[in-house]
Parts: sequence; structure tokens; C-alpha cells
Amino acid sequence: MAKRSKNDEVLDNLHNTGITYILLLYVTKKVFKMPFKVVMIRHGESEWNKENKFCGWFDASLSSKGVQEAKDAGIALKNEGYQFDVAYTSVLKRANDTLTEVLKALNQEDLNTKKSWRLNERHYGKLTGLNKAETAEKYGDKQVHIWRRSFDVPPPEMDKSHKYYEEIAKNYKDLSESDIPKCESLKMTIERALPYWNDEIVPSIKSGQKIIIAAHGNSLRGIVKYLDNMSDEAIMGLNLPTGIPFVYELDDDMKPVVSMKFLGDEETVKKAMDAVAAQGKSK
Ligand SMILES: O=C(O)[C@H](O)COP(=O)(O)O
Repeated sequence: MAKRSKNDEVLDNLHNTGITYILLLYVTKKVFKMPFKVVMIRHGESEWNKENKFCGWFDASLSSKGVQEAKDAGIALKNEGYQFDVAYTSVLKRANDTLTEVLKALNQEDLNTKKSWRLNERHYGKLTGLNKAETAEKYGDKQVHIWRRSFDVPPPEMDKSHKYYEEIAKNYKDLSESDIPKCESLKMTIERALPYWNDEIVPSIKSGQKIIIAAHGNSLRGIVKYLDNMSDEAIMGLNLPTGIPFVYELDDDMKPVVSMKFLGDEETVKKAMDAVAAQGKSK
């Protein structure tokens, strides 16, 4: 066999070194890959939260407390050094205005912001506008808990004669009649939110963009249930507080490495969650 020239040996070494380098890079990237951080926030207290009314797709404003919660959330995010590349929110002003206050605190008022009805709060149907505690007195705490927190039991439907039907429908002229819900269970909310998560938000995350989602108690409960693969029973126990940001850290497959890490002390968050749960109890 012909003796290998010095030149051949050098080329072989280069080739092997190159392969070693690529393999090392791959392993390093895999092992030390920083997870993707996603910030989520439920809107600040709305005027209808304050009056303890079922809100859903009714376009309630933030209360003054809700505006302050949003401002505080922005300061908390700023203190943690957060900056975003894009924001996602619903088409309801309580979420949009929360995002505005957060971005003001971050000096990012001009941030690229995408709005979709698919991030709206769950549609509360015929319960829209009713006081939650009074509804619990009328139908029982258990029934209201099921309507608020179960996975697949929707509230009663809102028909066209409902007091708030026109006020809500006028905001969705661009949607097909079949897209506008008459009521939604959490399952139905997830079914219309997930396509947006998978088709719009995930590509943005995977492209390395830092994102914030400003949405609602139940549209976020739906996303969280999906991300953490929570059982239908477990999700019944989750109440998201208004205006306190929480962080997910996701791997390349969008599986949580860190789940629902709130930017607030544990006691404050727990108290706020319990307060949300208590809204549905008869006095
Ligand atoms: O739509 C509403 O009434 C609230 O924003 C969420 O209500 P819930 O906490 O009773 O589900």
C-alpha cells in the first residue's frame, strides 16, 4: 500500500479535529442550552372584578387598583432586568391596558404587539354580568365552582336576547358567526387558544425572541394546563392572581424546565390566588 504523504496525514488530522469540534459544539449546545423564558401576566383588576361580576368577553376597563397592579408589575419586571422583543395580548382592553402600563415601566411603549381574540378570557355565556357571590347563593357554591374552574363544563349559553350580546358581538364583526362563542368551558377556551400558541407564539419563542403574554385568568389557565400537562382535576385548583407576572422556562420542545415562577413573594401570591377563588363563594 502506498506510503501516506505528510500532506495526507495533516489533512486527516484536520478532518478528525473538525469532526471532534462539531461534536463538542453539538454536545455543549445540547447540555448547556439556555431554556427559552416566557413571561405571562393576567390583567390587573378590572372594574367587573371589583364588582365581582362574571366578565368573559365583556370589554371591562381596569379599575384604578388594576392600573396600579399593572404599573407595579412593570416595575417588578424592570427590576429583574426584563426587556422584550414582542408582546401578545387579547383584544380586550383590560389586558391591552395592563400591557401598556408594563411596557411604559420598561420604556418599551413602542414594542411590537400582536392582539388576538384567541387570547381572550373564556366567554362566560349567560352568566356575563351576574354577580358571582349572588350566583353562588342562587345556584350553590359547588355549581359556581364547576362553572368557573371545571375543565369541560361550560356555563349556560348567551343568546341574542342577552343584555350584553350586542355590546359584545359588535366588537367581532370580522369573525365568522361560528367563531363567536355563546359560552365556553376551559376545554373550549384551550381549543381556540392553542392554535395561536402553536402557530404564532411558539415560532416566535423558538426564533429566540423574548416574549410577554398579557391575557386573562382562564386563557392563561388553559395555556398553563397544556404546558404542564395538568390533569382535569388539578386545573380546578388553579386560580391566577391579577397583575402578578409569572415566568415559564421552556426547552427546545417547549416543555417546562421551570413552571409558573411568580415575580412576587409567595405569601402575597397565595393570598391573591385565594382571593380569586373566594370570589365565587356565597356570602
Ligand atoms: O371573566 C371574568 O369574570 C374574570 O376575569 C375571570 O373570572 P373567574 O376567575 O371567575 O374565572
